[in-house]
Amino acid sequence: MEQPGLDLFQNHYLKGSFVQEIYYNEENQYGVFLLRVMEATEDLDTDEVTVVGRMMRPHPDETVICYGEWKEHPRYGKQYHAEMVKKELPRSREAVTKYLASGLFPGVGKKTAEKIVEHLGPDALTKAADDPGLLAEVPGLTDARAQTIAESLREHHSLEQALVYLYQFGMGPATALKVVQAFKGATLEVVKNNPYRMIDEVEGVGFRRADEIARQTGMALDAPERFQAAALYALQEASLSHGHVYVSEAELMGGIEPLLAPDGEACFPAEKRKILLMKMAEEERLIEDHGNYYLPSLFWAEHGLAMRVREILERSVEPTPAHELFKAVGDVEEKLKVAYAERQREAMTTAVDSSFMILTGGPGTGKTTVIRGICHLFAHLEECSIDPGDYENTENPFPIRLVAPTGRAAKRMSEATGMPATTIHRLLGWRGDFFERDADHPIEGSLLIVDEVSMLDVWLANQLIRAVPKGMKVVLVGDDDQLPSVGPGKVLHHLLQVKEIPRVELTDIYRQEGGSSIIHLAHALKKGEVPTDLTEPKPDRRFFPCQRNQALSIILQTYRNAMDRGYTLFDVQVMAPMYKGPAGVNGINEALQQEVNPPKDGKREISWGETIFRQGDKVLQLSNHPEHPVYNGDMGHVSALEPDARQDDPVLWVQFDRQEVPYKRSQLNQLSLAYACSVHKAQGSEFEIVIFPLLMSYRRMLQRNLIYTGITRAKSYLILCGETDALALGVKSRDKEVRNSQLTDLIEMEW
Ligand SMILES: Nc1ncnc2c1ncn2[C@@H]1O[C@H](COP(=O)(O)OP(=O)(O)OP(=O)(O)O)[C@@H](O)[C@H]1O
Repeated sequence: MEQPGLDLFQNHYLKGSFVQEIYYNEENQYGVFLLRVMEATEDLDTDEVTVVGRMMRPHPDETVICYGEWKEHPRYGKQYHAEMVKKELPRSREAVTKYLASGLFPGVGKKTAEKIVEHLGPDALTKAADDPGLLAEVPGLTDARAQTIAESLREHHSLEQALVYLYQFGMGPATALKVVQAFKGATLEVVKNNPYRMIDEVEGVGFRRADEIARQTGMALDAPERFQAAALYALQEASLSHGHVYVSEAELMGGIEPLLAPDGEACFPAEKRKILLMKMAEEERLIEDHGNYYLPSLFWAEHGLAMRVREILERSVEPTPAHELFKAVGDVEEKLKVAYAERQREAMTTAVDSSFMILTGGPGTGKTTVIRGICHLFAHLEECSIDPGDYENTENPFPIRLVAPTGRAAKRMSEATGMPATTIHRLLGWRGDFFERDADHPIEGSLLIVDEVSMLDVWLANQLIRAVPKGMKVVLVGDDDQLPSVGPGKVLHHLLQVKEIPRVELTDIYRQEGGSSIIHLAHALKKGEVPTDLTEPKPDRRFFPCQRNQALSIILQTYRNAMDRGYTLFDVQVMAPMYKGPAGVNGINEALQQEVNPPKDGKREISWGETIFRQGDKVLQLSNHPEHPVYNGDMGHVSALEPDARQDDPVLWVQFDRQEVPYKRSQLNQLSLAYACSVHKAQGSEFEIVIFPLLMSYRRMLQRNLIYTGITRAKSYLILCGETDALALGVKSRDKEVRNSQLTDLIEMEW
């Protein structure tokens, strides 16, 4: 949340000098310091206080003014929470000497610092920053050294000035610090000349904030930069919030209009807009293609993906003689002790006889069983081993690559097939900002099977398919009725529109021999129907009708019942369509944490923003961890905590399935509590028991594929609670499912 600007804090402050750093995190500029107070707006009974907050890293003896308030910490007692910290340049001889010798200025030790102060007096800092030539007059300082000192002085000075400048626009300290971090010495110049650059480079600055600053710095309403920033912002919004790969000109204008209102029309008439868009296209800041507008990265990803799919489709595969295939399938059935149904056999034979195929089907239709069959059939026909042990200590790569977008889905695949499976990111050697595997360094093996393909966005799909080597067959597996990817595109859906791609759809339900009422409910909802027996208790599902204000207590009660029956935290998952509100993910997490893992003497905890992580808490990894193989959507529990750890030491450990991962304080933003999570975060996972509130207050988010995805996460028991109308409304709603993409046409066109 944006913090209020300088003026609001003026009436309460502490002024003093920092005497000791207790903790400082360079990444988010959060620090804890001991301050010797020189001046305060109230009487204090001590002259040394602990100050916490975000600030440019102070150094010993630096004079600062902290604006904020007192808070009582359960463990550390009374602390001053600074909303904003302003630095003052030191003024006394002694303080200036210490400042110069503090290590901030390369090559300046105590002796040199003393010489500078002796020569320029206590105003040495301002004098030298204004006129670097003066430093060169200090005896013993070479010109080069004088120059370096002046430059770092000016930089420190200008960062402080830049912060104060940003505060004037009502920008909160957290965002202001990020701006300064992004542009360093050039901050003032950027903000004055083109504040719109902040949108791309500073997280938390959107078009409106940048536009407000542009108004206050006197930038013209019809400045080209304004229109161009609005166009890029509208394009990003279209892809990140609505999943479009491109927008038509009319859609683009529709996105831009509210950003420029009310003076958009007057400042940017149609002709001028056209010229500005053309200029952006020339500069490759966006791509125009047949009247459609793309972000460049999306244009190249979609075209790259289409081209490679086309190329794989065109690879010829020698068909296996029918009798041989028939016998091989029989051998596999015997080996696996499964009598495959006709359609399942067709899926297996299509997979081994095609260069590219898609296998689809709803829950319980046997997709995983068929994946296992495909692997064995492939190995049988290719006469290769699929025993991982046979590949240990050899140069030969394992012939089959099984991958899924999430760690949990990969784990399920591995358990079901008895073969290694990994996340796509791991297979592609993701290194935080790039993938090691690409067209020049392809993955190894002869068959690639990708599960949960509905979760793949255009960027990741392109990255994966471009790393497929010549000769490798590709089988994509997924359920097109599930939620589409969080990122742009609807890859599985659009691939299914390509008539040439061989595909098999499984429709018969096998799970629990078709007796599962969860699966039947899922298949009914998929068709937009709400079964008449929805609220009747079933052996594997219940619907508790309730009002919004009763939902939370039903969730707590059912969760508690499940725990009492011996289910673990990881067997039971609450899912909600929204984060906010009393029955939103955040509220449910707080209440469940209190219910199943309350504070206790001796139980350690650590707070991070609004969240408290406590020993034993169930937690969710929110992004792919760059250092450890843990991925977005992985769940674990807090196994250890060291809240007093020094900077750069881990403060919290999470035990995931196979490993314990340490987190530094600065990495805690990768975690959230996981008693409840959004349906998107649960995609690709299954749980014994799912508790899913459905309320009219979620109306905006309720969509057929969201409800369908949520309830199909339940393996053994599904508990729905809320309003039946909300479910009925949700399954009728499919508006948000349309996503602009050219993928189908691009694959089908002649290359
Ligand atoms: N031909 C078959 N004969 C008997 N049982 C089968 C057959 N095919 C699948 N099954 C059984 O049906 C159940 C569901 O199969 P599977 O897990 O492969 O489906 P799925 O489509 O992957 O489902 P989900 O997506 O819900 O995990 C499993 O218990 C499996 O053993």
